[in-house]
Amino acid sequence: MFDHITIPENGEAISYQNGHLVVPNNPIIPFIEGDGIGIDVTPAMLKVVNAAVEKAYGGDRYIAWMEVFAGEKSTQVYDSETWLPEETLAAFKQYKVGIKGPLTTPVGGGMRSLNVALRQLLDLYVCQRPIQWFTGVPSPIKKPGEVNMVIFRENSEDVYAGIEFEAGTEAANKLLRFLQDELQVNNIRFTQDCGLGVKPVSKQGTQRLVRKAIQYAIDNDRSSVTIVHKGNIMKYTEGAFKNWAYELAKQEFGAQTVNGGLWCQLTNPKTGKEIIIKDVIADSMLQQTLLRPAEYSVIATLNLNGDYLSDAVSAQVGGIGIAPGANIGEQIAIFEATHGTAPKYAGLNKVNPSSVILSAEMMLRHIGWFEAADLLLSGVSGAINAKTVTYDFARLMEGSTLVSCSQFADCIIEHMH
Ligand SMILES: NC(=O)C1=CN([C@@H]2O[C@H](COP(=O)(O)OP(=O)(O)OC[C@H]3O[C@@H](n4cnc5c(N)ncnc54)[C@H](OP(=O)(O)O)[C@@H]3O)[C@@H](O)[C@H]2O)C=CC1
Ligand SMILES: O=C(O)CCC(=O)C(=O)O
Ligand SMILES: [Mg+2]
Repeated sequence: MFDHITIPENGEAISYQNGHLVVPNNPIIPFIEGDGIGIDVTPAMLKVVNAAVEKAYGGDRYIAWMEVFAGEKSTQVYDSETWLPEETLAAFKQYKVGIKGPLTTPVGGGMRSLNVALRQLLDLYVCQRPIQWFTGVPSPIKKPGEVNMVIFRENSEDVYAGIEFEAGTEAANKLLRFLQDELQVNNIRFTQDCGLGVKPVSKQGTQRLVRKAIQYAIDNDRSSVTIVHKGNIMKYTEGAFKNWAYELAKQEFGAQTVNGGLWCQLTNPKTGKEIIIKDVIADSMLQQTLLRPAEYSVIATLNLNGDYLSDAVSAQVGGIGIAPGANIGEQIAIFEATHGTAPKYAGLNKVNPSSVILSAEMMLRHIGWFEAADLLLSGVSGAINAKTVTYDFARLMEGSTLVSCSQFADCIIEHMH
């Protein structure tokens, strides 16, 4: 059925029925190894997940991994022009749950991001990035234990949609003329060499993201949802995001305005506790998360803000080497590391594999394999507590033992209890 993807004979497809995933004991899970350090972290992740599943279910359950291709490896397996084969997209559509390593995006020219393309083509509109501190991880802040945020980043709109026109091209000039002649825009400073980007933000796109963020707060007994935006400057995109978010909280979740202001609160139907819905302007939020992290729990924000914020907050809990993520749509989810391909470390068996391993932990919970997910978490905590860590933690952790990427995976497995 596929040209270059081998379907494992010992596995069955996950399906989606009546609004729920139906997961067999031997699910086929597609994975993309990834460029750069993908070659280091992805095998480490596969080994750790297999060990956790084996330990949790003693052979009654296992994952039938199925490699699918994107990025540089795809150009070797298919042909030099094929970066994201149709059959890779078809596999994610068919098998519903997947995981990926990082993929390279050249700066300033060449192809657009394959990572963003996957999210857009499969409409994985939620980018969920939980950021939590593991005891013992070196941090630049005094109380990293106060950092416990889950970022819901809108994943399909904003400047990330890639509607851009290069300076000097016919398209850019045409759009400039339209802006000036038809819309009377007269504050573009250097029209002769001006690139243009369009930032689409819709009510539908905003509200489907915010709905997931509020529902997450309800399901996980979280105290607040903070809408992060730059609406003072970008009124009809980021400002509208804020307004549509509050509107949704009130209309769909029955939130009531508090203190006569914009903020509102709703009663969690599962716990009876109050959940505050508030908003903070994006630049201020970057200092808030450093100075008062305990006041922030669930965060709902636009695509670019979420990209910046997730790396910045990750730095407080040890860096992007340990921060996991997931791209989630109505039926399909692809779990992925927060970091990129870190090319200078590629193939050195050096980097921290925790980001993609903890992304796999999210994936195990997503398919309902909680016992394996818990084992995986205990393994990561145990390895860090034993101070057997990769270079990124070792350089900040006194008395630690430096281990390689693959050795760290083995340490995680040793500490799974
Ligand atoms: N989702 C994805 O696939 C993403 C892809 N990218 C792409 O990756 C490429 C490189 O991007 P770049 O901006 O350099 O960002 P990277 O995330 O690849 O690397 C930046 C730095 O972060 C640290 N780092 C990253 N991963 C790890 C890890 N696993 N363990 C320890 N430290 C880590 C390293 O810091 P130090 O030097 O201090 O050791 C590294 O130099 C670009 O093409 C970019 O577009 C970027 C982000 C996400
Ligand atoms: O796709 C890319 O190259 C970068 C994406 C990114 O930084 C992210 O999703 O966090
Ligand atoms: Mg990023």
